[in-house]
Amino acid sequence: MLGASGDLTARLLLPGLGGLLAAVPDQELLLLGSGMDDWDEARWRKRVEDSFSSVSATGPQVTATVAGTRYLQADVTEAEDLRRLIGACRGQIVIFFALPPAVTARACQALTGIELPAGTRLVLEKPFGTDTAGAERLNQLLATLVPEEQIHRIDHFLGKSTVLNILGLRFANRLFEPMLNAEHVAGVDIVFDESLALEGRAGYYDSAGALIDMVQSHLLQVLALLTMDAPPTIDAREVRDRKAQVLRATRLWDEDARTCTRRARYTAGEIAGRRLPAYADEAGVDPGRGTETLAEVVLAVDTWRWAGVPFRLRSGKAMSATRKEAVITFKQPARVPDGLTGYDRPDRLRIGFGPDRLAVDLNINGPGDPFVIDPVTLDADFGPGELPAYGEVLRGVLDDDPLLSVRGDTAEHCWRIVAPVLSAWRDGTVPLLEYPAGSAGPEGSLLPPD
Ligand SMILES: O=P(O)(O)OC[C@H]1O[C@@H](O)[C@H](O)[C@@H](O)[C@@H]1O
Repeated sequence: MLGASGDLTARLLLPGLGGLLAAVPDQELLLLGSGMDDWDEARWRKRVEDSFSSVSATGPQVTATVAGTRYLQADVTEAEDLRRLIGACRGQIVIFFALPPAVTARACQALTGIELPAGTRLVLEKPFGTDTAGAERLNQLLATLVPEEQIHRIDHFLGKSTVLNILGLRFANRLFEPMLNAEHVAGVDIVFDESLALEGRAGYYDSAGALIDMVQSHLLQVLALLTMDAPPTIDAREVRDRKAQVLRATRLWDEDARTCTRRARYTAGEIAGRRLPAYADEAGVDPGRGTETLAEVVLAVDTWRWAGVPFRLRSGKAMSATRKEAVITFKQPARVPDGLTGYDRPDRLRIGFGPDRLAVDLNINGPGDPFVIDPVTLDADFGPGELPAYGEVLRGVLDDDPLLSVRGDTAEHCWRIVAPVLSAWRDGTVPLLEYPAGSAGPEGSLLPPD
């Protein structure tokens, strides 16, 4: 694990790994942590132990991994150090780059001089590159190291249980799949509004912003699963081919970014009794950079199935209410018979990403007057998946199955889709709006009211 002393390792990777080891007890591994910091083994072991405990991971494999883990101080951009690390591994090697994109690229460059043992897997965190050209360069470099199937570009949303459930919902029900096309769907909203704010992550977030942090990565993966054609099997190649196909056809709704994108950042405010400073005043933020904490983008998927249907993607931090869902809004019925009153909302299919939820908004003749329409919601709350999202994607890595990883061409498509937005935002064509922390975002929205 390169970048062992970093924040990402403690916050996501180790808890994900702990959850996996607890749920899959025959998963034996030697965990080697490596970083620039002069840590001793005890300090690293404590970090592993604390992270495992934070998700209540217990069991023989958890105990054995904590006991056997080692820490090696290294500069992972130096071939000599990497050779030493690889020499300390045994069995199948998985190299996890929990590093900023620029350092990852340098570490990969350093790996080119080393013969990697057959089957070595490389695991890269998001963001994969920093723009289309950077992602292409990184892909070319990685291709010189190991075959594509052994490269796991992590997007932990692909391990979320309701995201995975999109496959079952779409392809194991006669009820929905024939309806999911431009003939019947008026629009699709993919929303991830959080009440969490910066939470001390300026080092990473201030150079990413909401568009790269959430839309370019997670929300486009959700869009791909919602729009792709049915694969014949749930095999990595089949599924990833179909995701790439729709993402290749995805573009900004309008050439003018002013009409189909919005960006904003939060000012000081309060969320559930917690006072928050303005984003621009948060420690480590460069206010002149104009990083957005809320992004809205309308996209088109130019395929026969989806032509003309707007896909509205939005993510905001420090929002008053958490809203994490994909909502498919169907067109109105061809005609509601005269005399049947009260119809005022179309049918909707809602897929919640936290809490996990599946709901259908319908119109029925409810209680009372039988000729007045009443809205109802059929709600299926289901328990969390067997593993937390990160654990699920790590299981794929350790099982050598890239199904839940982002393929190289797909990573490039995702950058290409947001490229016109990034350039319009960077040159100031689209104004940076403001909203108080703890509000519902800036006035107006490209999304319809919920
Ligand atoms: O809800 P989850 O699984 O924590 O995912 C949301 C998080 O996903 C991360 O990838 C983003 O960097 C965070 O900004 C975001 O909060």
